[in-house]
Amino acid sequence: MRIDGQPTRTIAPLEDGRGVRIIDQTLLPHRLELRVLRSLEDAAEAISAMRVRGAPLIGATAAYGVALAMQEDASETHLEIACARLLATRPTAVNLPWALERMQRTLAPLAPTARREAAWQEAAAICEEDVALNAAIGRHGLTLIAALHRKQGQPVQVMTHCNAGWLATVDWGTALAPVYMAHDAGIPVHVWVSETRPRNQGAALTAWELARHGVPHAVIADNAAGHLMQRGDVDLVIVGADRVAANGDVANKIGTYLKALAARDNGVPFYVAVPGPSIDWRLDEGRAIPIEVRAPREVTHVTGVDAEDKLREVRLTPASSDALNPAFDVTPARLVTGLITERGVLVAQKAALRQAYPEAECP
Ligand SMILES: CSC[C@H]1O[C@H](OP(=O)(O)O)[C@H](O)[C@@H]1O
Repeated sequence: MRIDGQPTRTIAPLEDGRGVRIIDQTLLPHRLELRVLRSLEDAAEAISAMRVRGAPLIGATAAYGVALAMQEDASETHLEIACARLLATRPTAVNLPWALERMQRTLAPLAPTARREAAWQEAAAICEEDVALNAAIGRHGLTLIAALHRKQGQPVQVMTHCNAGWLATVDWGTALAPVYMAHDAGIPVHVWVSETRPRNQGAALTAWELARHGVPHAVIADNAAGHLMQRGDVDLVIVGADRVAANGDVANKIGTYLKALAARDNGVPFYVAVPGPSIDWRLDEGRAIPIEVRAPREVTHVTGVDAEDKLREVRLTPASSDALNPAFDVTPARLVTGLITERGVLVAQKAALRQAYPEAECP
């Protein structure tokens, strides 16, 4: 997407071919700072610390992490060490193991002297494919928004959760790709941006993206979502996914399940935007999806800027209070109106998924 008119991606190789540039998303929306990754450890830390986040971007960063590792040591042992290190960073997004397995399939058969260049090429290919997949999701999702606009003739009110925009991918985003395409096509859209406690990816990242692209939006407390749906202020919900099981169950940021329940109770269509690499064909249903539990401090504290625009962290809770911080939940397929994929809008059922992805290797 564009930042101040400049086409920008969330991740890109440096021209010297020995590093990777990312946007440090932990500083948005208050600071736009680029960060250079020059080692396997730099890439692993960037994923763990959520400087990069979002299932497709986690996969892309891990792929470049393997390329950085091959610069250090192109032995098969180090390839295995690198993949294990990166796999251990975050457990829920299936794009991470998907990307690492693809890098290993590509590199393991090669002579060590060929691995470095091949790794950079494969990581770049993963990124280019992600951009194309998300653009296709955007086109398919655009048909839904355009149909709603034709039917009602008013701005289409889209609610989203967390950040599944271009910051969560290499470019375009998944849940927000249809929104950007509708906006660029002149279809009036308005986005209800759910703040998404505790990491606030909605308030901090989605709001920043939409503002930079000029898309009308309003940030809401997560707890306001059901109220807006009851009042008829939401035409559809579109969220992202970190892992979709073979039966259509969806693991996504914590709070997604509650929005799906409210949407079902109010007759609001609930769509999940998901590219093929985010589908886990090895899991029959969502309850087997590993749910990341992050540090309690993410719940008990929050970071923002003070009146002098200085970044500060403040504690929200009594110092003696503990906190539990599950980072994802699973929305059962029965609550999903449709999966917006690069191959079309699919019913969230195993048969429909298998028909759309006949090449998928299911156990
Ligand atoms: C397009 S994947 C976006 C997905 O990833 C986010 O999680 P996190 O920010 O913790 O990586 C969230 O679940 C989004 O829906």
